[in-house]
Amino acid sequence: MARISKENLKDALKVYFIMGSVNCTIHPTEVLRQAIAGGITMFQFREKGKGALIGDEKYKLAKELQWICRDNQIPFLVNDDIELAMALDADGVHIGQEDEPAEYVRKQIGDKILGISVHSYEEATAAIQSGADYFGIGPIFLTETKEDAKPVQGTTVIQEFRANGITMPIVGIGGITPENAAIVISAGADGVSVITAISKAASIPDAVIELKKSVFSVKN
Ligand SMILES: Cc1ncc(COP(=O)(O)OP(=O)(O)O)c(N)n1
Ligand SMILES: Cc1ncsc1CCOP(=O)(O)O
Ligand SMILES: [Mg+2]
Repeated sequence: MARISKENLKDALKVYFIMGSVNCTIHPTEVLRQAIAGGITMFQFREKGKGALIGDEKYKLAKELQWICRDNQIPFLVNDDIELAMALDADGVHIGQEDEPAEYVRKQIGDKILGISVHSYEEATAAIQSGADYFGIGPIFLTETKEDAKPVQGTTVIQEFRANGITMPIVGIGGITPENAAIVISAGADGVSVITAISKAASIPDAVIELKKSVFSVKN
C-alpha cells in the first residue's frame, strides 16, 4: 500500500486498533478478523509485555496479521520494531520518546507512515521537525495495559495543541472505550487508538461498532 495522504490518514486514524498476542484471550488472527468485521480503520502490531513473542514466532504472527490487513485494505503499522517493519514492508511504524530517535527512524523508513507519541508542546515541535505523520497522545484515561505509562493526562494536551494551531493528525490513547471516545474527539483528536476495549470485548465487532458511533457522533 502506498503511503496514504494526510487527508486519508485522518480518516484511517478514526478507530485505530492496537494489539499483540498478550492482549488477546482468543487467537490474535481471530481477534483482528472480528475487529475488521466491526470496522476498524487502522491496525498496529504491538507485541510487547510479559509473555510477548520474540524472534520467528513474532515474525510469523506479524506476517499473518499483515496479510489479514492487506486482504481488507487496512493500513498495518508496527510498534517500536523498525527492523520488523522493514522486513515486512509494513505501511508504517509507531515510536515513543524512549524508542529509537525519530530522525533516524524517518531515514530508515523512507515515506512509510511515522507515528510518534508526544506529551508536551516541546516534544510535538521536535516530532514535527523529525517528520512525524501523526501524534499518539496519552494516556488520556486510566490504562492497565501499559505498565510504564505516564500519569493520566486527560484531554488537556490535545486541546492545547489545537489552540496553538497544531494541525497534525492526532489520536488519543489509554483507557478509551465506547463510553468515553467522544470526549477525546471533542477535544480535537482525529481518532482513538484502543487495545483492551476491543481485544477483550465480549463482542469484538459490537465494541468496534460502538466506538465508531461514539467517534462519529462528534462533528469537529
Ligand atoms: C497510536 C499510539 N500512540 C501511542 C503509543 C505508545 O507508544 P510508546 O510511548 O512508545 O509506548 P509503547 O506502545 O511502545 O509501549 C502507541 N503505541 N500507539
Ligand atoms: C500503548 C499505550 N500508550 C499509552 S496508554 C497505552 C495502552 C493503551 O491500552 P488500552 O486501550 O488497553 O488502555
Ligand atoms: Mg514505543
